[in-house]
Amino acid sequence: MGKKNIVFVGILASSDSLEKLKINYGYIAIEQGKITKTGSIKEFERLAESGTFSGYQIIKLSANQFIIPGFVDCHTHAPQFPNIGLGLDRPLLEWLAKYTFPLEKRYKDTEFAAKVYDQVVQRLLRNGTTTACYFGSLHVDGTLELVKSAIKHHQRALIGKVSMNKENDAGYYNNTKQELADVETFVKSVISYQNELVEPVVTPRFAVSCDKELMDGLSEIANKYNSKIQSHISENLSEIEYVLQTNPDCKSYGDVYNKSQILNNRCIMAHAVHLTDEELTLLSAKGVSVAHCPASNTRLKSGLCPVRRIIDSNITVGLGTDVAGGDNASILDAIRRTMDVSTCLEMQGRPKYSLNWREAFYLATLGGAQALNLGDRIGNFDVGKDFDALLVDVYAKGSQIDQFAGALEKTDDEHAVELLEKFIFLGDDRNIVQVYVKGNLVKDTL
Ligand SMILES: O=c1[nH]c(=O)c2nc[nH]c2[nH]1
Ligand SMILES: [Zn+2]
Repeated sequence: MGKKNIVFVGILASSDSLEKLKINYGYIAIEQGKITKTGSIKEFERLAESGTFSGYQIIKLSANQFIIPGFVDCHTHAPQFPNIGLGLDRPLLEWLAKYTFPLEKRYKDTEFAAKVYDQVVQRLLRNGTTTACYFGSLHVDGTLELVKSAIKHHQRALIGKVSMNKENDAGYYNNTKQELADVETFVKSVISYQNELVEPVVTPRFAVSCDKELMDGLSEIANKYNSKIQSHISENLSEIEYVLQTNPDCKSYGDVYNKSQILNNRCIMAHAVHLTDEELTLLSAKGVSVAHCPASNTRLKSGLCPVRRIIDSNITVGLGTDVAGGDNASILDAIRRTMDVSTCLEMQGRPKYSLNWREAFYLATLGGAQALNLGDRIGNFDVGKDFDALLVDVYAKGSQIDQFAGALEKTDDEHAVELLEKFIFLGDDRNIVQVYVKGNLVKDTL
């Protein structure tokens, strides 16, 4: 593991925007983890001849390999990973009470936490998730184990200690005063690590679990430390009904958060499945981002999130796996489910709601980076950004993707687009043969 100066030569693919996917044959040079130059193959040859890259490791990609930006998971629950694929037979509030809170309670045990989190971080890196925005559990020390794992394995991570102060059957909540003190301790501890890849996120679980006093206090802490803030909004109809019943002075779910000053351009809200036009206008005006989590929305039967409508409301959107409501920890899966859910909406009569693979790829990379306010640092291959990237081999050993001899002849450009397209629809972690975070090689099966 180390930050060598590297040049990759071959196919590079990244997004400039929702509409603009860039795929070209060329080179990308990385110094001290940052992208310093990119250009055509001809330019590479000229610079190489003049000695510009002496001392660099030069990696020439094969015809079936390419480089893409690392995936960004804008929303996942690290402590819920032992439940992945289990207990998806109940709607949200029952699922939380029956399966989720009892499991999360166990993270008081820091030894258990350390073991699970080390596996979670490594699993996500293997899947190509170079940046993850995590919910931890209620526990300061348990969640600090997640921070330590991210630092140890060089993952870029936004990590929140979950806040809850409303009573529940599992006894999984805190009193307000203690909770606010714990959150401040957590935020300060993460900052004290002075790690360039990891930052704390203030994390009120959702308005079902937090009262106004707690959310007001959390908003103050987020402002004091200029930290991000994450929560859930409008995922499930019973949840919305409960939130409106318990906050009779508020006209909408969004209004509950707005009254506690939680909505701002450092705020990431998961789900947003059932927002009204008025709430979409509010989130857009406040600069709130949305983490779209299609897997859990389907598994918990919460609803089909109209992601096109959210994007068209000028809200920045990234993708989330939302384990363990979501049953898959790969952003490739989130890309596919984004296409499927949006296509179902279109087939149900919402014109133009379907997102194609290029758009979903943007949400998984640059869109996610922008949703986490990291768009100036990661998400594509602009010079000056950190090199968070995946080296993909479409026909890697053991891959699901078969190569068919004698298939139609393609131009180089057609071949490059089709490689990415095949990977998006059929690929998995076996195709991701190298993973880099800020120039650090964190997975290598090349
Ligand atoms: O999908 C979800 N997973 C959770 O853990 C959660 N908590 C509140 N709301 C939630 N939704
Ligand atoms: Zn969630």
